[in-house]
Amino acid sequence: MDLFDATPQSQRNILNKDGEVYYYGKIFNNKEAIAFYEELFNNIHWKNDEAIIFGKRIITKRKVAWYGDEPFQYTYSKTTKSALPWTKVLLELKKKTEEVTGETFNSCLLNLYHDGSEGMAWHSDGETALKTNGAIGSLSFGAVRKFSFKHKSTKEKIDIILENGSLLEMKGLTQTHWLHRLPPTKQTLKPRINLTFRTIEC
Ligand SMILES: O=C(O)CCC(=O)C(=O)O
Ligand SMILES: [Fe+2]
Repeated sequence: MDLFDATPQSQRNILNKDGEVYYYGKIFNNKEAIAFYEELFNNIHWKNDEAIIFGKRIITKRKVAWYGDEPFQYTYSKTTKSALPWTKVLLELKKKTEEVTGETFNSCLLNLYHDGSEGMAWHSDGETALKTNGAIGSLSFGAVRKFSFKHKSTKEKIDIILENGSLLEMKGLTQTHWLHRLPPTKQTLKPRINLTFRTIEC
């Protein structure tokens, strides 16, 4: 895919089948995006993520945080987290994400990648507590990074560039049929913050 295909205007589905992914481009200008980045970097309750992989407990370099309407318990990679109450800024970002996507969300998982050596491996966001086929709104602040989708059966790959202040939406059958990842890269030295707004069903 040509990088120029990934610029704003497109509200076209970037998947050719079995799901829907919309890239809205930069929904905040540079000044706003930098202000949100700094605010989140300094004031979110960041913690190193824990995961159990092949029975071994590992601590990731990437930091995470989890916020929501209620202290939802959220389990992934066999570890359980409890959601913190929304901050003013997170509510503002949630509202904006809801306005642009036309969806509603009750929780948010945040990731802080310190540089290009940190990423996220292939996965889909299909945890049992998540609303089935519910939309996920993903905001990016800081370093520009590549994001990739891979079809679970055809192995077809689609790449997109996530800009500072941009919004990506995944919905429909995306999580059922596609994996996604944030590939590590030697080129990025600066941090990136990602927020994924989600709907948890109790
Ligand atoms: O960092 C990103 O853009 C995506 C993170 C992600 O896929 C997740 O938190 O499930
Ligand atoms: Fe994900």
